[in-house]
Amino acid sequence: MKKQLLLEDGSVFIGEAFGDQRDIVGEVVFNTGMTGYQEILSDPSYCAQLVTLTYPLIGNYGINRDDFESISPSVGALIVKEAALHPSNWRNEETLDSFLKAKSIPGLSGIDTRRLTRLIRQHGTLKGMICPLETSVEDGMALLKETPLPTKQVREVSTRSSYSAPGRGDRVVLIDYGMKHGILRELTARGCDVVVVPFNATVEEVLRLHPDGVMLSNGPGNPEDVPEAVETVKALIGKVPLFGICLGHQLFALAAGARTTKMKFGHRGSNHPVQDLKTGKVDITSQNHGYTVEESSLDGLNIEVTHRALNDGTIEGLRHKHERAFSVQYHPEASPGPEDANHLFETFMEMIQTHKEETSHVKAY
Ligand SMILES: NC(=O)CC[C@H](N)C(=O)O
Repeated sequence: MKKQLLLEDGSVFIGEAFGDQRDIVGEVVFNTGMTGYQEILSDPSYCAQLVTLTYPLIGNYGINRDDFESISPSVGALIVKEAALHPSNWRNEETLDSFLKAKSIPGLSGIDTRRLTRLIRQHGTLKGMICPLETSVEDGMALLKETPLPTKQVREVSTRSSYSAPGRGDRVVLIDYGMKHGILRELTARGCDVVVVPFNATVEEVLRLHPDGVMLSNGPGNPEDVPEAVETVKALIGKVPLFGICLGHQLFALAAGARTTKMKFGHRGSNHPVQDLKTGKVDITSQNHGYTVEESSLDGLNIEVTHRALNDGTIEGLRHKHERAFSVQYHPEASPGPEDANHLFETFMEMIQTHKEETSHVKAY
């Protein structure tokens, strides 16, 4: 069935509906990765967003058992140039279309995704709606105007109750704001004894688990929409080593007194160069964010910039000047994308060891 994508600037794109057939309103964002559509679709940070992929053929290696980043995808919709009908790969289990149907995610194919992406780059991220051809542009615009974008996505995607991924190593409490499985995968691969807790866990609840370190996960939406999380992070700084990723990085910045702002069209892709300001070394990174820490808000605070995006100079990493806490705006867990930044998990593990040695009351003779 033919359907249209209406944008708030009045643009119309006509395509073929696939996957789930319902209509949907959301923020339209683009990702430039050439592969990784399964991880993108299942990354909870895309909750409620209409995601377009700039690579023109999507679904060609199908959907497999292994590449999920969450159990229940929460992305709003998928917009592509061409959706492959006959995937071919040794891991392929089903087509993109059947997966989107099973998970109630609307898809739209046959779209000039290059034109769409250029529009978003010019105007900034746009609100859009996938709806029947019969909807007039006027009615569509009115509906778009009166439909607010969601603000409670973290609540929607975070775990409702705590659970553990047991290990014999360091106890890491992972606060789940919409965690990608990749973060858990990296911690368990290092033998960590992980306890995943909900986004609104209090500092008392976290400390009662006697963590050796605390990880702040990625997650969807505006970091300012989760003030309760900021309070917890604020209270954790200085008590236990902290490592924040993406939304976790933004919450760490807010907790330290900084501000965040919405970017024009964000960073979403698998080849974003980021420079470590201390070593000068550049990592090619996986990214997915629409907000950023405001440079001017850092004056006089106890945090400093450690990493910067080479494409636009925005802040990509922060560290506390006196306490054991650091964060990055990009994804060291990759999935999808390059693993250049994976060493940051080692940095976290080393930070935990140093902290344990310094705070241990038991002396080894
Ligand atoms: N991947 C993430 O954690 C994204 C963080 C935040 N939702 C943003 O868009 O900036």
